[in-house]
Amino acid sequence: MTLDVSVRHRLDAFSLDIAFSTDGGITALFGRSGSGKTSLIRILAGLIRPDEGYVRLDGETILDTTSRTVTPPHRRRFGTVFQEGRLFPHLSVRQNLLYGRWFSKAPVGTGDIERIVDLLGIAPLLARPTANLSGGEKQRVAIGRALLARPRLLLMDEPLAALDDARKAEILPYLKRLRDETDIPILYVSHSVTEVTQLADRVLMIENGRLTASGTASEMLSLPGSSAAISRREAGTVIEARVAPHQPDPRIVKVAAGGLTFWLVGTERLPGQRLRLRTAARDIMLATKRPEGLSALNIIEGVITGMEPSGRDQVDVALDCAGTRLTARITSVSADMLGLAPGMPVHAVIKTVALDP
Ligand SMILES: Nc1ncnc2c1ncn2[C@@H]1O[C@H](COP(=O)(O)OP(=O)(O)OP(=O)(O)O)[C@@H](O)[C@H]1O
Repeated sequence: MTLDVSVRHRLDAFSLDIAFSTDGGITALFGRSGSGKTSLIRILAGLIRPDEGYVRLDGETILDTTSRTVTPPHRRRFGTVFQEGRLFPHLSVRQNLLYGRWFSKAPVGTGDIERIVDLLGIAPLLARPTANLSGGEKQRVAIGRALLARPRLLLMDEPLAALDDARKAEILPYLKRLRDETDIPILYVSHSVTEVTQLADRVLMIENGRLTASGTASEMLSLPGSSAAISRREAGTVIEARVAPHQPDPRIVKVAAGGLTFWLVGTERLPGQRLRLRTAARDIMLATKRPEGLSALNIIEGVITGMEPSGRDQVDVALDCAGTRLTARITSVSADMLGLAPGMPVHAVIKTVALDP
């Protein structure tokens, strides 16, 4: 699948001017509130007609303002899932799911329904009225309904934004299954670093109606140089890792990233399983000698490659740890006290519980 988009559109004082191509997997549209992500999704869904531009899917023109080609929304076969599930409150879960099927050109068999119900873990909910489902359950049903319409492309606009952290954590594994077990390409709008780290194959950074950068999650969400849309608290590093084949202690999980070993908690432990770890720069300490008698399990050797002032009296210290980049944010006082400088070997200390899988 290849989606080619080039659109320009003015909304009063705001102007959107974005071009990108993407193929398959989950492409995250990441940016601050008001950067234009929803407007772009609405253009793709056919809810807004842009002033100029085109949208092509696998070479098929969905929209082209030059030739005045406009495929109406229901003929695009683009599924949509919004922040709030927009289910029909008077229908049961099963009826809501089957409603999606009516819009499918290709017949949907019982097997498809079972597969989607299983994928999203909604079998126990089928007979329930939608009115008293939890927010997380509603979103899973909304995703199921969108999938049953057999979309060629799924547009998801902050599907987890209205949920609390516990509900978000409950849905993320289902979204990963959706990515890994179906071949439906997904455009996923979010300003959550956690969601984008966990889900995105590719990230498009949107600022003020423009595409400012694009790349892998680890390229786009890691210091130095990650987007201004990432809060200071969250700024850090995304590391690609795999669960190690042998696990010496059932209480923690050993993962390998490049030549490094990390220990973490609270994740599945299928040997060889790929993971993305995220560590905030503010959660990394530096030591000039290997520390002893410390509870932190992750003590990583590295060499300082750069130092950038960051905020008031703080420094972002970039490290090369056997080819893996890490950034630690420390006070200028600590940097002076330890005499830190580029080229110096140091030990990065990361608490096990501060490493998000
Ligand atoms: N119909 C409209 N008329 C005028 N301005 C609009 C209209 N719709 C959106 N805007 C403006 O366009 C800009 C982009 O809005 P949009 O909803 O696309 O951003 P967003 O990145 O999705 O934000 P959020 O994350 O808060 O949903 C905002 O400044 C918004 O006020």
